Amino acid sequence: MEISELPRPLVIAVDGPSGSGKSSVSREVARRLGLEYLDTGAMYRAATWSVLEAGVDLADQAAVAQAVRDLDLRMGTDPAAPGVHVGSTDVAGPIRETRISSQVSAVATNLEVRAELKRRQRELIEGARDGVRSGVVAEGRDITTVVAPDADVRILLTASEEARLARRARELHGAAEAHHLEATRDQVLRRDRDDATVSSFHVAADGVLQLDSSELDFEQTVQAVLQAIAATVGTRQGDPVSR
Ligand SMILES: Nc1ncnc2c1ncn2[C@@H]1O[C@H](COP(=O)(O)OP(=O)(O)OP(=O)(O)O)[C@@H](O)[C@H]1O
Ligand SMILES: Nc1ccn([C@H]2C[C@H](O)[C@@H](COP(=O)(O)O)O2)c(=O)n1
Repeated sequence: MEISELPRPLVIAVDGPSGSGKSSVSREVARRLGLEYLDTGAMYRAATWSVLEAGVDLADQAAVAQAVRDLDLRMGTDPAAPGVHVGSTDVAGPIRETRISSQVSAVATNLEVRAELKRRQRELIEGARDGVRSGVVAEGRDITTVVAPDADVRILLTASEEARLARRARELHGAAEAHHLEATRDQVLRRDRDDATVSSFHVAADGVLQLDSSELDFEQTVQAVLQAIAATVGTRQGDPVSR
């Protein structure tokens, strides 16, 4: 089945550990398929930014959860410009700062926060399914397992720790020498350990396709995801997958 022939609506769920490439690859796949794009990690980052701005103690789980329930969060789902706003503030840049990356897991492991953001994520996914683009690529840690287990295609995108550290180091520091890797270790490997206490994103659940991008470059990874989507949907439609 040709990529351009994929039936709609189409919901694609992509999970994976930090630095596996799920955000950048999912966004490019959404762009090429003409689908919406939902970065659920950005929602947790925006929640963390807002709670810190409000001076809420992250250890006060009840206060954090109430602040997130009250959160005025607007997610842009256009893969060409996926904005993130808290109230009238554009937080797309601030939520990527190391201070957020180093504290987001404290918010993301709050189960009441997860319940609230899962509810919003499901609303956004259903809205995209019924929207003009008739579908979405939603990525994060628990999309294939909790948020959208009935997605048309579910993919776990993984990569070796070495590859993930190097990618994040190049992204943040422009190089992947030993001291760059060491500076990145906390926000990649420690964060994964914390995040894995509330989500499973290292081993594919039943029905989830696992793709390892360790030896693939960015374009090869995008192509692998597109082919997996075509193969999955084509199989369901009974059509052979065209190369
Ligand atoms: N297959 C690949 N080969 C080389 N670089 C890649 C590959 N996939 C993604 N990248 C790059 O690695 C960096 C991290 O990618 P990305 O932010 O998409 O990862 P992520 O899994 O979403 O991480 P996090 O969950 O921490 O946000 C980016 O600079 C991206 O361009
Ligand atoms: N569905 C999700 C998405 C993200 N998180 C947590 C895990 C990360 O530490 C943090 C930021 O995500 P990223 O921008 O790195 O993809 O949010 C989660 O628990 N569930």
